[in-house]
Amino acid sequence: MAKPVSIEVWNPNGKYRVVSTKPMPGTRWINLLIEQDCRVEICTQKKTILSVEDIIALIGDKCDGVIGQLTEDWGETLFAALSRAGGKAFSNMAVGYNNVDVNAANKYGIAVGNTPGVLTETTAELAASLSLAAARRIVEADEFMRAGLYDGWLPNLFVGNLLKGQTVGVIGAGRIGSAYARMMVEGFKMNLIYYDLYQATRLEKFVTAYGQFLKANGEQPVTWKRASSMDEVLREADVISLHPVLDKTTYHLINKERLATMKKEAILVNCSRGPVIDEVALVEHLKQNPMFRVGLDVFEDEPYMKPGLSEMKNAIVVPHIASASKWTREGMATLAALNVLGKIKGYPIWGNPNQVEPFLNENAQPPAASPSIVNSKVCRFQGFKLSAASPHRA
Ligand SMILES: NC(=O)c1ccc[n+]([C@@H]2O[C@H](COP(=O)([O-])OP(=O)(O)OC[C@H]3O[C@@H](n4cnc5c(N)ncnc54)[C@H](O)[C@@H]3O)[C@@H](O)[C@H]2O)c1
Ligand SMILES: O=C(O)[C@H](O)CO
Repeated sequence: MAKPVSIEVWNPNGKYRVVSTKPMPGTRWINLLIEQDCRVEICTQKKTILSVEDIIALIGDKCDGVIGQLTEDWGETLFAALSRAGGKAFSNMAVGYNNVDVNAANKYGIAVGNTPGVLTETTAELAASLSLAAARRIVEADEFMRAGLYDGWLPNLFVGNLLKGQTVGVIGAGRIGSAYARMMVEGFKMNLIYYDLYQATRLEKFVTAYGQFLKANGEQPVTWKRASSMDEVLREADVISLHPVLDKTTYHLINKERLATMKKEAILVNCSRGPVIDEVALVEHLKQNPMFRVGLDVFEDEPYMKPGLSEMKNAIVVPHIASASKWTREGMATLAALNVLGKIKGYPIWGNPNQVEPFLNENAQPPAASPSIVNSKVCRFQGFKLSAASPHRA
């Protein structure tokens, strides 16, 4: 069994043992745990992706809760090990939890936490950045400049797409998809078409009100449309950004056939999860359609890219950094730690995981609650909800 070698220990005499599989930004999350009598162990091993065996060794014989990462495979084996060690809670330091087998956690009565809300705007901003970078060919132009190829202004040099007046398509208009849509509509005066299983009422109201404002000021109003199918979005939009959860319904949502229905000069952005796109089909499409551009934060087999992708000039690729702002990453660490702490202490679950701000206020004690537990209906919790549960519409 692989044994992690390097551990940092905080508050060695703490009553509850909480393990974090990675060092996480900031110290507030550590302090909050220590103040509540936790011994905090942080794995500092120089290995980016820990194996199941590594994590079993970290859990050891006695462990009350674990904070883990989206790169880890939290299934039957790990939840059984955590349960044997007396564990009650696991939290991903991520909003997405497709790496977690929630049914296995339910079987062992282990609460599963995630970190919604705190990364909404940060992730949407990266999606907007990729959209802009692809539209205006910023990465290609930067490489050209650094290669010393610029020898003067030319009418045809790196001509790209104007976003104003074009249509932005959003697939998955939840928290992040809606935040991205607002940025593109308000920032670039784009019209919106979106597809989601649910109606994004607040988003629709926002676009309507902004359109009225523009019209009142003598400008062309922006418009919105809720598409009845994803294919409608793919056919009509000039820039399409993917923001659904990854599950069976969204695996390879973008495949060869669907790519073929998109405009030849469309821009596709993915800041959700890599497997939402069939990456092999995408590489082929990029080769056949040089004016089609993509901005990718996530990949089908991270950390790898499918063959050919890195050579494509019409692809911008960044290493899963969409949530990487200091405030957000520190907030994610705090929410993950409080999810685990809340379950250990028997606190209730916060009623509305879309409103996690009270947990993020550095100048006040956080509420005595777990901010976001995804299997709360199944796991038994003591106490009652602090605020009325509300649907997770953005
Ligand atoms: N790249 C990154 O670093 C990064 C950062 C944050 C989140 N994410 C990913 O983004 C996802 C979305 O996060 P969120 O906070 O907006 O979640 P959310 O739950 O608010 O939004 C997801 C939306 O997807 C919709 N959806 C589900 N299945 C669908 C389908 N088949 N077709 C269309 N829409 C569908 C849901 O109805 C929901 O509105 C996360 O699950 C995560 O995987 C990635
Ligand atoms: O799901 C998430 O939270 C991201 O992928 C990492 O921030």
